[in-house]
Amino acid sequence: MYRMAAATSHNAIVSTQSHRWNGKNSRLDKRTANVRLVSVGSCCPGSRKLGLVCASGSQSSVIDPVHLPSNGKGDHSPKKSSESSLILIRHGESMWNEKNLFTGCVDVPLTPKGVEEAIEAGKRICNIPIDVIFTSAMIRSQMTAMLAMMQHRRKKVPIITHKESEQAQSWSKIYSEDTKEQSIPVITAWQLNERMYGELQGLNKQETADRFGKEQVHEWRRSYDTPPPNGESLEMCADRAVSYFKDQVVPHLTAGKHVMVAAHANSLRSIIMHLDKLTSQEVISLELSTGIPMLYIFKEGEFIRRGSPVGPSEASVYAYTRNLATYRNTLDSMVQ
Ligand SMILES: O=C(O)[C@H](O)COP(=O)(O)O
Repeated sequence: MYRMAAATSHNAIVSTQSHRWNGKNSRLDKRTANVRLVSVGSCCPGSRKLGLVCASGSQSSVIDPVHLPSNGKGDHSPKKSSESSLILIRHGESMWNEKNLFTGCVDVPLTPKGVEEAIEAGKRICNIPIDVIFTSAMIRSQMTAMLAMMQHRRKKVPIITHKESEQAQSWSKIYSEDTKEQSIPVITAWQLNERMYGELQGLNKQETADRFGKEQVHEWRRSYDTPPPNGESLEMCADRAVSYFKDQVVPHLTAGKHVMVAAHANSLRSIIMHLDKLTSQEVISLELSTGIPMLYIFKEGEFIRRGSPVGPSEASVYAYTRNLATYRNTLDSMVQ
């Protein structure tokens, strides 16, 4: 069943001319948020091959139905489960996104709109457990993660870990087990940074297209293996970002930890390409909007795409998995 879910999600992601994770009512987001994905081959034979998604018809759910206890408070007894959640989020609008400049590895902060986007994203994931956070080394992804966590109902405090020297480690040590329990470690990694845009960094995107031609600039920005002048191609970016994801992030998921990764358009495009098994052709049309969280469930070694959480409403979070519904119930009972 889960294999089918992955295939279905993949089918959905390659189904439109331009695949945007924008949370603004795209068919994909709506469908995954409502957990009404179409089984491959269940309604339109050949749809996968053609890259089409059935608009309606015989839809089947890709997850087990969630049955809540009748008192609505949830069963709080800890259950051993190999299922964990993974949230990916591109940072909110940066000051260079606003100016339409190539940013890459230049460390630019968020705009007020970016701050709002991060807060809004936090509301959308406020009922989803998070045990560890990974961010890039750049301020825009770190701001986004921190602002989003301010909205989380569990109210744990995200704390950046400093492991660059023994002194940094010992000077930032927490001496209370209780306080540690109420904290979430934030691990920062340069490997999750935006792709290095080389000689395009700081240039205006429109002016660059006017000067070098739209096609050339599109190839630099979206192709898999063509690097911009003296910069990184998506393939080169994937080399570091996906390796880091496999080596450092996946072990937490395997251990049953719930993870959030706050990073950038292209480092995340390379990770999503890996998770959704996109080809180098398919990834060309993968677009990520700023500040939109994307949820995956990691179960039995597979990543199951769950779309973008729509908000803290009951229907949205209860639909994802039984474990997330139970977690939500625990949060509800904590505030009663
Ligand atoms: O680095 C940048 O300029 C943007 O964050 C991402 O750029 P892109 O939209 O060209 O991928």
